[in-house]
Amino acid sequence: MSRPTGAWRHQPQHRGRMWAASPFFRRQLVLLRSLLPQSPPPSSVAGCRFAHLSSPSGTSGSLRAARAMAAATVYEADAEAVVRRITPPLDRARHKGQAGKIAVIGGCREYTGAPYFAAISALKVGADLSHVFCTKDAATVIKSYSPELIVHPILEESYSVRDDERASVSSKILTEVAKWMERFDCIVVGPGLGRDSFLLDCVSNIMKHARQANIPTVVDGDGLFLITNNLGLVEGNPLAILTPNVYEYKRLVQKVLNCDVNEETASEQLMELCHKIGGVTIMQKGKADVICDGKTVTQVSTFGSPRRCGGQGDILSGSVAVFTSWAQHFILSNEQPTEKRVNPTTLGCIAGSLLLRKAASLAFEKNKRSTVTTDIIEFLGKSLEDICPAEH
Ligand SMILES: NC(=O)C1=CN([C@@H]2O[C@H](COP(=O)(O)OP(=O)(O)OC[C@H]3O[C@@H](n4cnc5c(N)ncnc54)[C@H](O)[C@@H]3O)[C@@H](O)[C@H]2O)[C@@H](O)CC1
Ligand SMILES: Nc1ncnc2c1ncn2[C@@H]1O[C@H](COP(=O)(O)OP(=O)(O)OP(=O)(O)O)[C@@H](O)[C@H]1O
Ligand SMILES: [Mg+2]
Repeated sequence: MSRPTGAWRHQPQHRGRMWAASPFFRRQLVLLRSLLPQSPPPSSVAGCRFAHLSSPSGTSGSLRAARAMAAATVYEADAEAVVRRITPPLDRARHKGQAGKIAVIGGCREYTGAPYFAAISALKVGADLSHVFCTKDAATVIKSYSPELIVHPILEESYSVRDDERASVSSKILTEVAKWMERFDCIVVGPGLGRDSFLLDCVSNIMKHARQANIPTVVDGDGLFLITNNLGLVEGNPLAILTPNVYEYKRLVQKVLNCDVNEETASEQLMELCHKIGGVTIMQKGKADVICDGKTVTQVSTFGSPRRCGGQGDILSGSVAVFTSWAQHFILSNEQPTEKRVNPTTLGCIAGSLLLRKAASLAFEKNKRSTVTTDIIEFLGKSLEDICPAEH
């Protein structure tokens, strides 16, 4: 297996003044290098407007300023190096479950494809077990797509629950999910969840439980609708990963920052959003997937495919879940001092983004205009194999 040549490369097109002497910047470099020792330092870092940025209370002015300046520069991740580094070897001594147990909370009457795409992608990337918690209506359909998935038909929508039963049904749902929660390495909340108010209340309880249990949580699709209207569910949670598409991002910015998306100051705005929500990692999906954890802004811009068929975000959420759990294990087992650790959430986003893009590219090469999401899923395995061969 070839060794990584560096995890983060500097994007030269960014403007501004040098601030490489900043202690915060130096600390960031140490963080990045500690993960991938051969990583060359960025040649320059640009600063720009930051006075308007807010940050969690207690943050000193200089740290706030340094963070804001860091936001001005977007680093292109050496995503292949990240994938190689965090993907665990296929060790014959391992038993079932050690490569990851993922759960997707989603699937209702309208949407059965999205939770399936997310859950099956988690398996195809390399997780050992993939669960789906969905409504009864969706469960049989999802099971029929694949016998590989473990499907729990436990969620309920308002139409199927009488008003006087709500409290007891809600607590039963939480008890049922809680039984499983500790086993999961990461959960994905939202693909195909729908927007029924009772169902979303139940999912809020599940998210609170996951947070107490320190389970990394990818929030996507209707999960983003839920948290945009209830930010407390993710505020200050370093294990929360938000993966908004262009519309979901717009709604988040409007709600949290009370303004519109500004392309001119995109990275500063993303950093500001992270700080306002506090501690979370955000991957803003688009032409490039831009990832911010409140400290650094990195992007993955490897070209994928010109097809924009629905469901690619679902593949991404399932893949990010697996890579985040792998990154967590990688970081913990490499015994780095806490202050030197790079966020597993950031690494998970970088790796998930690259893999989806590679798979989309291969699928498009084969299927051209008829490329659909299932075609892309078929290429997840080859994409990972090309970067990180199973036998080495
Ligand atoms: N096969 C499936 O079952 C799929 C289900 N999906 C699920 O569908 C649900 C809804 O997700 P969507 O991404 O469709 O979200 P939205 O319901 O927010 O958006 C629906 C569509 O409306 C348009 N739109 C939304 N806001 C807009 C705005 N401000 N300006 C202009 N156009 C706007 C966009 O074309 C968008 O794709 C989620 O649960 C998602 O996971 C998707 O993941 C796609 C695949
Ligand atoms: N303009 C673009 N150019 C190239 N790739 C893109 C573009 N927009 C999105 N993508 C790719 O598609 C992935 C999913 O992003 P997208 O915006 O389609 O998510 P989504 O709307 O949540 O998807 P879903 O239909 O699953 O809900 C991104 O991670 C990126 O790889
Ligand atoms: Mg989506």
